[in-house]
Amino acid sequence: MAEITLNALAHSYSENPSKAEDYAIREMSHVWEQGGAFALLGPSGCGKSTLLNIISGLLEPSDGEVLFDGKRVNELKPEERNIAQVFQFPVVYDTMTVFDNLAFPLRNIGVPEHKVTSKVHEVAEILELSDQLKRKAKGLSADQKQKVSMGRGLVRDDVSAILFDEPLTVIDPQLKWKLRRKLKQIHEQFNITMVYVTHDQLEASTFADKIAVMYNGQIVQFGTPRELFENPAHTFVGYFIGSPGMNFFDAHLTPDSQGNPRLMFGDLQISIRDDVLLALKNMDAAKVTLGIRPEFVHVWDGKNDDAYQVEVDYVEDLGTYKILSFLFNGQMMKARLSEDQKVPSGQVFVSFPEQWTKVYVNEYLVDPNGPMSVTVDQEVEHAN
Ligand SMILES: Nc1ncnc2c1ncn2[C@@H]1O[C@H](COP(=O)(O)OP(=O)(O)OP(=O)(O)O)[C@@H](O)[C@H]1O
Repeated sequence: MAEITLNALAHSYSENPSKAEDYAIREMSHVWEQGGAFALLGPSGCGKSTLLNIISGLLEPSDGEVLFDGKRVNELKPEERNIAQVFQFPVVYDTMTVFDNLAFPLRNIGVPEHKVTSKVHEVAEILELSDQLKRKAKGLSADQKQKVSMGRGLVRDDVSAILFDEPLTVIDPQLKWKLRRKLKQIHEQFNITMVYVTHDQLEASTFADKIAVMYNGQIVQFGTPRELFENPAHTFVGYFIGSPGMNFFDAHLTPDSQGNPRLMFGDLQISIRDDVLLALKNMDAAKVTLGIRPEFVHVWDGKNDDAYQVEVDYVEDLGTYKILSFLFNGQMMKARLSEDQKVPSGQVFVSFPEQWTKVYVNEYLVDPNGPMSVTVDQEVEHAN
């Protein structure tokens, strides 16, 4: 088991990088704590595989260091790093039996045969491969082959970490859910540092305790699924996490008649927390982006003096909940309605609770309390 530290790490595939866009990984410093279950989440091309390959040693970074338990490993080959890696597509030896495939990493390092046998049976049991052990890998389905591939990553309990690069891509949707649960269970059982790369937010949040969201070669937030949902540190996190993602609209600061700052969206004043308003004033930011999740937009049943009157565009029924799309000062926004909530039509009243109205400057969250998320319970206490 190991703690993995990335120290001022950067990577460019071009020989003479000159600008930020030339880097697949822009300079980052980051720690994956020992024994954690982490996900590296981001869209295609954001640099996830590049980062994983740098950690495993398949790729040498242009700048910076990778440390395992505080020791620099840049110069170590993949096999010297004691890392297991499971790729998107199965890596199995077709001519070997499932048993021999699973036994391979153990026999390779000279584990006594009786231990090989018990470990292979243990892992096969977890992955429900016990009745396939005598079969040649060649005849297996893609699902089963990937399970063998995962099993080969899991047999060695002496590894520093297991890296998974979109391992469930080839797996049947029904099995995916089951295998994700299994991986979680295996993590709890063996307590090995696991890093799981995916572009699927559901996969990331069911597997990981903490998720690193990657965007344009940078980790823009590292937090629990709840922190990413409640307090997105970057507009990309607000947009990428959640279904649908966060509503955004541009606002600007202007002084009122007494010279106090007000935040305006067109000619409408938007109420935000005093400490955020103060931080914003001190930043002297000309352009401000406001974000609120559809789940936190308050839709009132009737007229309300504190709410804005908006126009309903359409309501989408998604079974257990509905998504209301409405026009707010000319901008399309969404609100999530619970199953039992009245479905509005025509005009409706909405408000944006201060604690859930997030303020971004240059795409990053203005957070006077630092990087910690403010949880629902704390907010309720705070409001009382
Ligand atoms: N061998 C390479 N040579 C040049 N550029 C590369 C190479 N591999 C990746 N890139 C570029 O580096 C950037 C990051 O790619 P990377 O594969 O790490 O992203 P990713 O998030 O893993 O994407 P995906 O989910 O599609 O695999 C992309 O712009 C990609 O085109």
